[in-house]
Amino acid sequence: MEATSSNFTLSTILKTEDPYSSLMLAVAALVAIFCYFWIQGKAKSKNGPPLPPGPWPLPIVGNLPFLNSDILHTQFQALTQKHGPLMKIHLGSKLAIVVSSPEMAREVLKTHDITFANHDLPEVGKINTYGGEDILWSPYGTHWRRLRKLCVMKMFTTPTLEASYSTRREETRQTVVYMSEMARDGSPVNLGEQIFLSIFNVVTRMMWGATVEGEERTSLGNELKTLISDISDIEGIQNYSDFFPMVKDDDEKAPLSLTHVKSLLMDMVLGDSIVEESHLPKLPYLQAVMKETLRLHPTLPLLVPHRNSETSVVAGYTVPKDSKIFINVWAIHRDPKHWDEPNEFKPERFLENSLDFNGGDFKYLPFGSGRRICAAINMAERLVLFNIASLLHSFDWKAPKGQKFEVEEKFGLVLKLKSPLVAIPVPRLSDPKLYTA
Ligand code: HEM
Repeated sequence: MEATSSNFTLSTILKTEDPYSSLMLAVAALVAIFCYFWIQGKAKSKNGPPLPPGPWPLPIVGNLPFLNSDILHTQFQALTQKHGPLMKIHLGSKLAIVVSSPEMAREVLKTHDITFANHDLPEVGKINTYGGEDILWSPYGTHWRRLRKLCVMKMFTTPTLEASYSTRREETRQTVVYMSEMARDGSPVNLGEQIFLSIFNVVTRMMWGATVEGEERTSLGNELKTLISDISDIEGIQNYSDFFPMVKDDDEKAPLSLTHVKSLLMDMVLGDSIVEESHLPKLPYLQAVMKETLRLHPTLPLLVPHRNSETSVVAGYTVPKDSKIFINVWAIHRDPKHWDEPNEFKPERFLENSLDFNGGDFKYLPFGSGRRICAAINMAERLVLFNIASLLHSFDWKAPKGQKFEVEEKFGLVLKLKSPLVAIPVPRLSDPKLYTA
């Protein structure tokens, strides 16, 4: 009986044509919604400053229905224009804070560094990493410190990296050999896939080396020996300055044009050698290209989301304990207050400034900053530059017929190209021996 009577009451109200009842219903609904958010807001900023501003959430689902996971970084950037560089977003019941300026990033990653030093472990992370026991997902504390020390003091130190050069060299040579086989038939190559494979092989080989304690020294020693002998072999080939006087002498008998000299030098300097990692410091423009690429397209556009271990006040706003913190590096890297022509690809800007990958300047954070900064910056830099330098030196690249190169992005924890980079390699060195392992 009761159910019938309440159904009757509800349907009667909903169907009523009485304007006063409709108005009352609308007002009651508004009051209920207001109370819901007032109570929620009170609960979260109890005894403290307010929560950061942000878009108005729906009950239960929050802002989730309005977020597009394919373009989250750009969507956050657009919302920031309205709500400011410290913005709250409701992901269902979870509160997220989006940080979008160098000043706010400094507050979170430097001023309050220990509080914000956890990574926010998603459920899938727990499954993939035996419950979040790995370095990436371990909470800030003793276990994480132990793992981090292993990385920073053992695996990725300059001497270890120098010692394992032959591994990187072998893998890069394998990649060049593979590309030259593809070039023979004019076949296109998925560059992202191949570079990933090469880097993956290097990393796994290095990891294995680093865990075999007893044999580690011997194997690393052997590698170093190979490295030194490789370098001296190459230096023998590369001593191009010896050729300069000869050109001068010949000049008097049969004049050589500047183009002849240049092409001869190209053959001597570039054509008859391969790229070695020791050449990388002499390629400042390539370094600038890497920096500019990571500015416009940072690999982790929102870093790995952080989580604060206690409630704190940032820039006058309360950030409740266990919020998910997105540092929108993608937006920071395109902030017109800090970058001229921020959307233009201009590697030259990095020849003129002294920005590096170490996260000391909060307008440029491709590897993060502070305690959770990437543990392998040195190695990542070497791997990327060595691969790119080798592939550019060994081949010209052309687009498959009817295709264009595009840089449109697809958002994920790791930013990807929407369409893979596929290109046809065309060998550019005259000596076929330079395409062997
Ligand atoms: C261009 C290549 C790379 C970029 C741009 C990059 C960038 C990053 C970023 C942004 C973070 C998170 C920082 C934060 O959340 O605050 C990170 C963490 C990390 N990266 Fe890299 N990374 C690269 C390559 C590598 C490689 C090759 C390795 C190792 C083989 C590596 C190992 C790590 C580790 C272990 C962490 C977690 C550190 C921690 O939680 O304490 N990264 N990286």
